[in-house]
Amino acid sequence: MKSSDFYKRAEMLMPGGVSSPVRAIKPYPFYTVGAAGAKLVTADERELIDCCLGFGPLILGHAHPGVREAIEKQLASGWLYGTPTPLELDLAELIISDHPGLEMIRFVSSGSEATMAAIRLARGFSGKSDIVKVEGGFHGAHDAVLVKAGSGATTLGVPNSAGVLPDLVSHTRQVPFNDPEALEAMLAKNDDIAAFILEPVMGNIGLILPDDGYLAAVREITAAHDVLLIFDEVITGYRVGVGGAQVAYGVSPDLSTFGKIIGGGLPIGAFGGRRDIMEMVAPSGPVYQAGTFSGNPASLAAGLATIRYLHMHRDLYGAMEDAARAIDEAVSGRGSGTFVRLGSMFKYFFREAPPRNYLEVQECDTAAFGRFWAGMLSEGIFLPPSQFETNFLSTAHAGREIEEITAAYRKCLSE
Ligand SMILES: N[C@H](C=O)CCC(=O)O
Repeated sequence: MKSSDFYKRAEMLMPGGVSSPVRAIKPYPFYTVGAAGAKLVTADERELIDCCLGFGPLILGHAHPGVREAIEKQLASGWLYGTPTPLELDLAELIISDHPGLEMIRFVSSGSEATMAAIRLARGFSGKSDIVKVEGGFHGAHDAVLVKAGSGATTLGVPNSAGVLPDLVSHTRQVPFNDPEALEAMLAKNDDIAAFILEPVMGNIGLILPDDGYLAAVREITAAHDVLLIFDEVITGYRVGVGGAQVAYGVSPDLSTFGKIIGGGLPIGAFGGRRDIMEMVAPSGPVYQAGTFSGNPASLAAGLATIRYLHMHRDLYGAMEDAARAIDEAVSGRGSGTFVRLGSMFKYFFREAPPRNYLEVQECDTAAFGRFWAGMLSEGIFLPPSQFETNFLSTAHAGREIEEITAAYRKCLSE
């Protein structure tokens, strides 16, 4: 069976034929039947270099032997207990020790769950109702944050989802990224704001870097107004380095959310932060949060193996950054757009200058992106299928893969 045959079946079974909207590649998505290292194998017997990497979690590449061994070892002892496990202590200690300012953590099953709980916690702790998010920021698919949401929501033209009650989202306010004055003005005129939530590096709307001093300014402004600062590090956690963006930029939030890499490619999420805030979470406190699969042993084992490996091979961050720089240099001067990168994250925008916020990223030529993306796929490179997602490299992307990616970029941008 080929991808087109699978898709015919899928269309009848699932909305848009997919399990998550951003996968709905036109005219039909390719179906993956296997993966190893930097490559995916499709049902159409193609090998593709993967720069999507499950939308970020697979920093060590597909089927990494150390991670696989850890998962297999865990599976042999069972994969769901409904009780605490020693594994969660090991992962909690590791994540806490890597993030100054993080004193307690709670594991959940996805990044969406993590941000949903962090927002509820901020409201419960502060007794205030509203939250502020960044326009185009994506914090998962729950009601409070599906307004001007990036990722698939913007890609598919539904940044404000139907079905989300206007009453509820009237408590979600928005400011542009990289605009500390707008945040200051927002917090100055509203005294009912519990938290400001943002991705310190925007990774769900392409890749938008914080201006110099922006995150420090945000820290200062939120503290001055007694508003909690939540860093959504679901993408950046262990991606921009051990300790994520908060260590890279030297700014400590009150609460952080994690997902993706901390589960080594299996479903996971976590939120954590200051002890006095976290102690408000049930059963220590009155903010309820729960989940059958929270702290799933297989995910914890995969996450631990991944993070321990990254600890032992910190030089790999430099190697991935060098690889992204090589692509950047090769692309330079080709096409009319602009290349943005940070560590192992990179993006080519079909816009002359790097976008600094949601408004600017929407000026990109998405039709040109679509042609470019299809060209890259025919060259054997799988990029996330949206101008509004970030590309990733893994430690498995070696010289040969980088050469192929660069050659494909050069060709497709020239065309
Ligand atoms: N950008 C999203 C998550 O980070 C992409 C994943 C999805 O929507 O399926």
